[in-house]
Amino acid sequence: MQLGVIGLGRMGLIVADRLIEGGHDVVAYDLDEAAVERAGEAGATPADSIDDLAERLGEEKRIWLMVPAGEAVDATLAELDPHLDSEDVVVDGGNSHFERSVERAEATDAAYLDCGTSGGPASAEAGFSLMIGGPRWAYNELVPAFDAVATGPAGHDRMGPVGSGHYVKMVHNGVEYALMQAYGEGFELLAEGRYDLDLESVARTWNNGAVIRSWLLELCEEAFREEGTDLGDVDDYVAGGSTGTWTVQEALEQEIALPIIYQALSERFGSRSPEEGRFSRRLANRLRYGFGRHEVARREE
Ligand SMILES: NC(=O)C1=CN([C@@H]2O[C@H](COP(=O)(O)OP(=O)(O)OC[C@H]3O[C@@H](n4cnc5c(N)ncnc54)[C@H](O)[C@@H]3O)[C@@H](O)[C@H]2O)C=CC1
Ligand SMILES: O=C(CO)[C@H](O)[C@H](O)COP(=O)(O)O
Repeated sequence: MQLGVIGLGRMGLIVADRLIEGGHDVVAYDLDEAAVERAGEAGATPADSIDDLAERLGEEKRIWLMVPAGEAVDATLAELDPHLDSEDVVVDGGNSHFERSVERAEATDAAYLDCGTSGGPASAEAGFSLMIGGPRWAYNELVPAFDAVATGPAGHDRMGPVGSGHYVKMVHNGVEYALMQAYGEGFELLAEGRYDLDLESVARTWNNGAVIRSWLLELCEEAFREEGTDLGDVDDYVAGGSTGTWTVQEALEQEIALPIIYQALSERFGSRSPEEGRFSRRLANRLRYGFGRHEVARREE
């Protein structure tokens, strides 16, 4: 299948790579020329504008957006719009708010698939988990592409109508915040508590058969191995927060109690106050690099 990929950063380049490895033809575009060049080296056909990308795709366009959520998605869709009709399919693989995805689907002539993507850049080799919303025919049409970008056929599914893919991903991120907070608190007690422990060894032991083993716990093990058992100069500043905020806002609207996710979100905001030194926040800061390659805030010497 021929696909256009727009946005070739940490995630989009992996999408393009995996599509190419899966035998698909990729036409690639990014505002950043160096990113387009990297995609070209990986076997994609470089495009120098969105018009160029659309012309190279011909009839029945399949286009995967992997740009930052918000204005970049709207700007890209505005430029794509004159080229799109009801035979075309647009996938938004970023962390867009689900309500914005519903509005965008209504505003375009193309079939719109909102695709929550989990796994982060660290899952380049294994593939992603994809949570997809939108018209069934468009999902079915793109199954070979989803097979290639996900871990395989079991790594993606249609969640329901448009909006549901990003809704499920939003809740996923709320759970991610809570799990990071729980691991952070446990390791903080171990770090500050009564025994002198090697936390990499604790994480490795837990990862081998313990009830609480998980990929995030493997990333804790990696963080202690690479930074040291005291996390070295990793600061207690945790960035991000938008997807967790949306999860809590939705819970308030639906009158569903999510105390643990709310606490994890407020811990994250609390990390930005002048008070310093929480081990749990330092581990959360380092874990966001582990899965998302988000920059690690480090303490000044
Ligand atoms: N990094 C992660 O762990 C994950 C990120 N996501 C989501 O995937 C999306 C992309 O994230 P990343 O790849 O991490 O971001 P990134 O910042 O690494 O890459 C974004 C790319 O989009 C390009 N871009 C920005 N505006 C553009 C425009 N108008 N037209 C064409 N290209 C444009 C940038 O030049 C950049 O190369 C975001 O919505 C993010 O929230 C989803 C799951 C995991
Ligand atoms: O979606 C992701 C992981 O699943 C991204 O890494 C996202 O950036 C995480 O959310 P936040 O930036 O709020 O920490």
